[in-house]
Amino acid sequence: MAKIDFGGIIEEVVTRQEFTLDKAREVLKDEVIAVIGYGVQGPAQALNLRDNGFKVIIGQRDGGKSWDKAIADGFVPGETLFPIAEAAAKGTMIKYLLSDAAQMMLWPVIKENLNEGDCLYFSHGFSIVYKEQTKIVPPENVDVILVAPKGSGTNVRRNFLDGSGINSSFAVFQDATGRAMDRCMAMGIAIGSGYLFPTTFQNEVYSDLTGERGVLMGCLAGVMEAQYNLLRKNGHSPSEAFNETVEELTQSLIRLVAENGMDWMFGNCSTTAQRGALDWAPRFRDAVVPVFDQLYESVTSGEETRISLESNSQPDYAEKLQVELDAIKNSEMWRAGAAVRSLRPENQGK
Ligand SMILES: NC(=O)C1=CN([C@@H]2O[C@H](COP(=O)(O)OP(=O)(O)OC[C@H]3O[C@@H](n4cnc5c(N)ncnc54)[C@H](O)[C@@H]3O)[C@@H](O)[C@H]2O)C=CC1
Ligand SMILES: CC(=O)[C@](C)(O)C(=O)O
Ligand SMILES: [Mg+2]
Ligand SMILES: [Mg+2]
Repeated sequence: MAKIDFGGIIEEVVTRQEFTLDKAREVLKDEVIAVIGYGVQGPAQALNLRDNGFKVIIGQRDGGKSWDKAIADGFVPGETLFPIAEAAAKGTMIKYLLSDAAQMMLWPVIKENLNEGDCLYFSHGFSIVYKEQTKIVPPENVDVILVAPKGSGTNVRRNFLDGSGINSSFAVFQDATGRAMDRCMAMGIAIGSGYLFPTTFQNEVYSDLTGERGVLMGCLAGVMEAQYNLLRKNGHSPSEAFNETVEELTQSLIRLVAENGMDWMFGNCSTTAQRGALDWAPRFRDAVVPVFDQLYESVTSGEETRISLESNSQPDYAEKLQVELDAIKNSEMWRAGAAVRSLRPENQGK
């Protein structure tokens, strides 16, 4: 593994140069890879694996949108697309990519179709770490591994196709065969990860549940809404409020952060902006520290898991989530956003 200095701390990571795709193909050459679940991560990982020459079958409850999506992507019922139990029985590497709530609900089906020496694969530490709630305790005769892409499945696929890839964390929870780590690193490269950084199931799920409720999704949406509402309350137009809150960030400034860090983005803004941002950043940081402390406690205590399992186990969970997403979409802020996006030169005339 490559030793990398991350801000003064040396960590070991796996790169494509040292764990090549050919090495991954050698490690996985006798595996039948069964992707269970064809929602967001399932398609991305399955298509990337297939494009990389691996034998992939899909397990999905038949008749729904995801089943049809798998057929549209070229998986053939009875040949490479099966009901969940059949795919799990055929597979030697079972990629458990149902929703986290569904993993809990379908675990008896998966467990009864695991064979000695199989490998049970997760892309989130959720099911294993919160076993008191999920009741997911794998048999001792199988490997249990994690490869968690740090990005949406949509970008796992898009970035694979453009050659960039998404970084993934990886971990081994149980090594029954003595080959779990090799299987884990090989699968991480095989699904198209940019590079792999080591973690544990617990650290992955604690950080991931925090990140998606925090800066990556929940906190981001909340601070954007707060600033938009402030500007509108003080007489700024919807277009001015949205451009100053979202469009300039996504089309300019966050891209500079991605390119070369926060100081680079600051340094490419006015000195007026730099002074102000440097003065206010600590105030915003200190204001949210108590909220982040509450969030992390709610994650580690299992309360976030309880809330998620309770809501996402309901038969109508998808419809209820869609109602809340539609409320965002239909808000003035995001209707203004749709208009702003439509005015982008690349969207003119569409
Ligand atoms: N969405 C993402 O981009 C990421 C997801 N992950 C992890 O990957 C795994 C899969 O996540 P997603 O693809 O987002 O899952 P998802 O929420 O899209 O669901 C995947 C599949 O589960 C099926 N499903 C849902 N409820 C079911 C039920 N009661 N019975 C049978 N099938 C059911 C859905 O039809 C869907 O095809 C999870 O562990 C998640 O935490 C990790 C990183 C990013
Ligand atoms: C895309 C991702 O990494 C998330 C936000 O953790 C998720 O979808 O669970
Ligand atoms: Mg994540
Ligand atoms: Mg997540």
